[in-house]
Amino acid sequence: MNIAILGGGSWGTAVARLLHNKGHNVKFYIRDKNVVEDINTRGVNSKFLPNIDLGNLKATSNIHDAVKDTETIVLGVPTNSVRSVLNSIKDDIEDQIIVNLAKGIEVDTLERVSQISKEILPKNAFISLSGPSHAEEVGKDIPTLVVVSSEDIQASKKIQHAFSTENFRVYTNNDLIGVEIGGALKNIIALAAGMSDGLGYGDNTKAALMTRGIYEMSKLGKALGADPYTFNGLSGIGDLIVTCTSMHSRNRRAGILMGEGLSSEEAAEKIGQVVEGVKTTKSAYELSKIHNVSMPITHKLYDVLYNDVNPKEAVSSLMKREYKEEMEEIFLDNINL
Ligand SMILES: NC(=O)c1ccc[n+]([C@@H]2O[C@H](COP(=O)([O-])OP(=O)(O)OC[C@H]3O[C@@H](n4cnc5c(N)ncnc54)[C@H](O)[C@@H]3O)[C@@H](O)[C@H]2O)c1
Ligand SMILES: O=P(O)(O)OC[C@H](O)CO
Repeated sequence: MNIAILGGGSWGTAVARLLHNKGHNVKFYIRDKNVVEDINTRGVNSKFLPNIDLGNLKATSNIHDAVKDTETIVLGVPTNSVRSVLNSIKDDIEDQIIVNLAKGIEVDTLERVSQISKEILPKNAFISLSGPSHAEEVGKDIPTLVVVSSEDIQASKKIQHAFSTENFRVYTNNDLIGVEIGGALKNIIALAAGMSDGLGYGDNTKAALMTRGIYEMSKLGKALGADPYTFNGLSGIGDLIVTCTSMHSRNRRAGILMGEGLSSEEAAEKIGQVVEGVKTTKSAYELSKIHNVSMPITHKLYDVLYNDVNPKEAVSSLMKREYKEEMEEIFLDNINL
């Protein structure tokens, strides 16, 4: 298959390597010319995926050349760059399948990436690829399971077969909203879990954040039209576990730095890569207000990120909330198990 990958950060690079090694004809667009040169002359992306041999994979800084004569276009840029990238290639597009790797909710519009794609490229099939998949491990061919989702089931199956390898197993799931929301919201909880680690709290605290976090994620997902059961899967609890516990996670690491006293700007600067959870916290906060969904962890994290509330105070005020039942009846009544 002729496949364009747009975006040469860590995940775009790991996926480009995977597809290239599988034998696809990969056209790899990277905006930063130094990274293009690094890959083309030294076979490595030292800035975003160091110590991973990319073999004879080649990159280009010309996005139009990359997209030309392809059947599939993979979006490897952060969520809030997707709109500008799609607009820049709109006139080059034919009937390619669009595969999105980004996990977030656009902060200015509160749209999922599938909604952005539908606005700009209404005729192209859209796939979301999500699940527990750190680039650093996929780059070493460590066994990994992910899920693809689309309104176009045939397109999902095509991408499942095209992307699967003996170390990268791709499932399909027809709940596009659930898969997108799961991938986006787990970054919020990972930031909070990292903050808990940075504050010196323990495993109990993190388990609590993850458990109550997946509940919040499922509630907002359901309000947006997702099947709550999707949050039991790879793009829900699976991605939540890996992101809250792995030191590969940029969101968790940024949270640790904030728990240790850095501001979100200082933490993001130190990480040097996209920390999707910062903007997604704002998006989810706004969506929860629109849909009247109680999301205490998200709201407290929003206060830390945007209202200068101290992380320790945020945890303390979560602990002092009114006593409650574990599950809201409205959620249990409607859950589709
Ligand atoms: N890193 C991972 O392990 C991983 C795994 C799964 C999903 N994701 C998701 O993939 C997305 C990308 O993550 P990443 O870790 O690769 O990020 P990154 O920070 O490593 O890289 C982002 C890349 O996008 C480029 N970019 C940004 N805006 C651009 C634009 N307008 N035009 C062209 N290039 C642009 C940057 O220059 C950079 O090369 C995020 O949404 C992330 O949540 C990451
Ligand atoms: O490094 P993070 O926190 O952006 O997480 C990367 C992936 O989403 C993990 O599946």
